[in-house]
Amino acid sequence: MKIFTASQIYDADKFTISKQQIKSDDLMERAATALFNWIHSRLNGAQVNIKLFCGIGNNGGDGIALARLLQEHGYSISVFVVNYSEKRSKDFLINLDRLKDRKLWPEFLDSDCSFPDINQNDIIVDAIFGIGLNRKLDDWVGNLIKHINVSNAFVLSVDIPSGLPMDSNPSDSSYVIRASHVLSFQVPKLIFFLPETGIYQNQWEVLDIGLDPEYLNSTNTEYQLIGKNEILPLYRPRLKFSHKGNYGHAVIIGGSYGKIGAVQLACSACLSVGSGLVTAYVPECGYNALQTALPEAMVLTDDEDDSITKINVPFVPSVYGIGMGMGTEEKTIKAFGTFLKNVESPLVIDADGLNILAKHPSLLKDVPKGSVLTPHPKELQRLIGEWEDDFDKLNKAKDFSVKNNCILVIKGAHSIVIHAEKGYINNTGNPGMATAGSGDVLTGMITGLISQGYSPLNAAIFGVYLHGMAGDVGVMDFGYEALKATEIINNIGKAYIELLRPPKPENVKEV
Ligand SMILES: NC(=O)C1=CN([C@@H]2O[C@H](COP(=O)(O)OP(=O)(O)OC[C@H]3O[C@@H](n4cnc5c(N)ncnc54)[C@H](OP(=O)(O)O)[C@@H]3O)[C@@H](O)[C@H]2O)[C@H](O)CC1
Ligand SMILES: [K+]
Repeated sequence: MKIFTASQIYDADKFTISKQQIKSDDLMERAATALFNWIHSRLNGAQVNIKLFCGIGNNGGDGIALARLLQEHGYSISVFVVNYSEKRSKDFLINLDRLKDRKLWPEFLDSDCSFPDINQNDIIVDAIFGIGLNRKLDDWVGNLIKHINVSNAFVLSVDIPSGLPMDSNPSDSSYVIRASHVLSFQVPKLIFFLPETGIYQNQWEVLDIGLDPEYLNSTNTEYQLIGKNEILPLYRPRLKFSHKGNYGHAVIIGGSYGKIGAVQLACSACLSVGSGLVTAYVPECGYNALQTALPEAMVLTDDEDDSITKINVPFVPSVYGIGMGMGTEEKTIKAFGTFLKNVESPLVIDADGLNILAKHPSLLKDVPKGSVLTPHPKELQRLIGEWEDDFDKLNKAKDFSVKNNCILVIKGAHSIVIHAEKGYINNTGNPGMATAGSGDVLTGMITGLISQGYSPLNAAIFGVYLHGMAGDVGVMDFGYEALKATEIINNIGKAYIELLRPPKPENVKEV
């Protein structure tokens, strides 16, 4: 699903209004009707108090139009206009008149008013600001938002949580609505997926308001949200008359004394994701452990017992995964540098491989083009430097990807695959996956996908998705806390099955 910027959304509005020959208040009516249907299908007329806080722009207009529809259906509502500016939008005013025609007079709030009481059993509709926020809030508006936030009432935000800008962090985090649920129009917003701005909402959902498909389909976006629809076309089915040689030979290099488990996890994930053959390259001390724990993998060892000192693989594999548990000893750094000078197969680089690159950036030029780097936030910072906020981080990551001709997987709650100017945002996974070895599993999976013939970019996007899905399936049996990296591996097969499961026909209930 494409993720549009605010200016693209405004363009989509204009395009839709002109192509479909509708008026802008018709579009607002669609938005309000979609909001109303969502609420009505859940409340079924329940007599709970709904308090609508509406700004004076189009987000406020949506709220005012929603108030009319709720009133027409007998809901108990109170409407407050947050009167933060004299510049009211045309469609806000049209809908305000329609409300007044029905003898419903909102209460106008300004800097001199005391705020209305909010009971924690009330439902709050937050339609104060939408995507048009462009400066710091006046303190009294910020204080109203604080007043709503401390009420513990259920807060339904219209389009986005009020007070949250679309392309930067809020200047004061206490002046942002903490939404229980966001009903966002037509497309998800980038701010839902970034660690610093995603915290303002508990859940989000997209409501279709019929923006014109021609605009939506033909417009390029920097970011895309990756779900099943985007992943299925990437899937490469296994052929009936194929053999293990068709699915590549991956080599996983890493480990040091006490950290052989990282390599075992990566190799096991690489096999489970479907690589034809997997060889581990580890220090001598890892030999027995690996041969015992993972009989399907072959093992090559370094001459040294405790760490990697030279990388000698006597064949050309389909792909290398390198770095997990490898350490950053001088001897290992030297071996890694020599390896990079000679290697031609694509690489998936993780953990200490990344730490070495960060400490010795001159090595970056030897990394084969199109390699995949999988940093967690700390490793990313070492690679690209400090960032001001998540938006700056993404821009720096894109620059790094362009400069070094590589793919970056920024790991997090919503991992983002960066390839040049584009970002692919993952939407599977859960907090149970924040556990030791989870990253080694991901590296093994991406390596195993490249081994089978997926392009490095597709392997990164597909691997991140499947890794999250395996965690989502695993969490059903283990819960968040007990989910270990091994359980993620054990559920890779079920993740594939889940991916390929045909959608359930609508209105059919499982018995
Ligand atoms: N296609 C869609 O998704 C549709 C969305 N709709 C809804 O429209 C809003 C966006 O509406 P807009 O009127 O552009 O913006 P807001 O309602 O968010 O803000 C209103 C104006 O407030 C001014 N502003 C901005 N920041 C501040 C501030 N800190 N303090 C005071 N005032 C501020 C600004 O105007 P200025 O001229 O003063 O700069 C804003 O324009 C979208 O989110 C949806 O809810 C449509 O209803 C249907 C199509
Ligand atoms: K809002």
